[in-house]
Amino acid sequence: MSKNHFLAFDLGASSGRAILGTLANGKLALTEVHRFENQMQQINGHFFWNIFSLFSELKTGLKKCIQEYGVQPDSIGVDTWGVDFVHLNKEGMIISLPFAYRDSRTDTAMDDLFQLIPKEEVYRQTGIQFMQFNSLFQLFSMVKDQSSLLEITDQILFMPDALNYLFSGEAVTEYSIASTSQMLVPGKNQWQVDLIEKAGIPTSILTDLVDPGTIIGRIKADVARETGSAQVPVIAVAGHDTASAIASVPASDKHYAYISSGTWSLMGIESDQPLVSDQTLAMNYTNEGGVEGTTRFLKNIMGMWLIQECRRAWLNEKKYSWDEMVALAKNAEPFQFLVNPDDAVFLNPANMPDAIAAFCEKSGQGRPESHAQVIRCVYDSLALKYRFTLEQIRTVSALPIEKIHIIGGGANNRFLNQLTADATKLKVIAGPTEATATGNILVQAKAMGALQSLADMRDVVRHSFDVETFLPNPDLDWDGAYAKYQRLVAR
Ligand SMILES: Nc1ncnc2c1ncn2[C@@H]1O[C@H](COP(=O)(O)OP(=O)(O)OP(=O)(O)O)[C@@H](O)[C@H]1O
Ligand SMILES: C[C@H](O)[C@H](O)[C@@H](O)C(=O)CO
Repeated sequence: MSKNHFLAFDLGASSGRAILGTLANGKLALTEVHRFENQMQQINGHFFWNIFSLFSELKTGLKKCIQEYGVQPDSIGVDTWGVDFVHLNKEGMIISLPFAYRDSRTDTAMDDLFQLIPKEEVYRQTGIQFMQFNSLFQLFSMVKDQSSLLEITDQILFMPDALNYLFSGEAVTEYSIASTSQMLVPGKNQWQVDLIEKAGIPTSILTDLVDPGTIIGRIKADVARETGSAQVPVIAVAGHDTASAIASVPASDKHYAYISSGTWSLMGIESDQPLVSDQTLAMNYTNEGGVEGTTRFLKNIMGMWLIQECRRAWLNEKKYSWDEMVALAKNAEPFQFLVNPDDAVFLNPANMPDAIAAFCEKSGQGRPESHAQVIRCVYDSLALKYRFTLEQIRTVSALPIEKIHIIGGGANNRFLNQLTADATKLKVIAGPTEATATGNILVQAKAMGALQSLADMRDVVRHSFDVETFLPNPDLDWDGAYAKYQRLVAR
């Protein structure tokens, strides 16, 4: 019997879901069987993810798929955000909640490591954008602090690999998620052993690397009993959510940039090989590993995190829907306030609207007072950042970029899609919004023999989902605002 039901578990930093994909006649239908909130937990002054409750939500998703939707999936796969990992002891037990990447324990870790290994050397050996929370820096901070947790760690597993392990009992490391660690050779599924050793990180804690689309095992008997599931294959999909998302860009040619828009905005191009040079180092761009050996040359942009955190800060006054926030922004004056969304002050501030207002004040723009002004400031700034990023990419790649594909939950934001088209003067194609789960499902389909290639996967996406096109308005002039934005970034 043909295999055509695939269950994707897609965990984002703000929400998680179990999505059932049914593939028939070259078309994919998605059914959301379970959705739940996800949030960092603050304990004893540190931020963690609750891996145990996340696993419990995934099991609920599997149970609901079988009991409420009457479908035994043919396989399952997990994707999550990047860089974070769990610790296993020598008995194979998870011995701590995993730290969340916004935790302040790595505030000085980059400079600390650069005293040991020059920054240029680290970039040349990894090709990854410097962000203080990359797993390399998380682990180095533990080495430096002589962490007792690290001392009793037998193995580490990145978040999707850890959840695969809880489902299957198999401990392996998948390529795309490992590439976010800044511990791989650029463009290769290979640990950068020399760098890892120089950083004092024990290489014995690293597990074997596998390619995206590897069947790593089967659902364990106890999990099968608990959920009513058969012991179906557990597939290491492209475990990094961005890799899964980009695998489902509905493009028929290569002349595009993408923005994977969720908690983060990941903006870049797909490349056959990594782009690692003095210039990409100066611009601080990343080369993450993708499906079928592709490289995602991109910039991590702080993205909707700023909006999510404003919404959270205002909860006591009003619980805004995303649509209400967009409606407020539409009626606010454009370009009155701008920020650099990637300024370090926005990584994890106690109060996001205050941090935005303080940035505006400090840069001589006055202080946004209303919610509408703050939200408008974020959307305008993101659109300008997208233009800035596009211009940077064009300086290092000869790829003719004729359009931008926006995928992920943020593609629902029609207002920002239009701002992006206007700011970049390019056509924007929005959708699919469940791009990550779609990529996860299609990698499972390929692993199970239902599809042959990445090109096949993208054909399926094009035939299965509607997209919306936004054309730049030729009468709008963004150049003045862009000049103001460039001055802010250069500060
Ligand atoms: N109707 C809408 N209007 C405007 N913005 C929207 C709408 N729906 C979703 N968004 C935006 O999309 C974001 C959620 O995207 P998504 O669900 O892909 O994120 P996530 O999976 O939790 O995060 P991650 O990027 O970590 O995977 C929200 O923060 C919100 O800003
Ligand atoms: C740390 C971020 O989550 C990561 O770099 C980003 O690529 C991501 O995974 C967005 O979901």
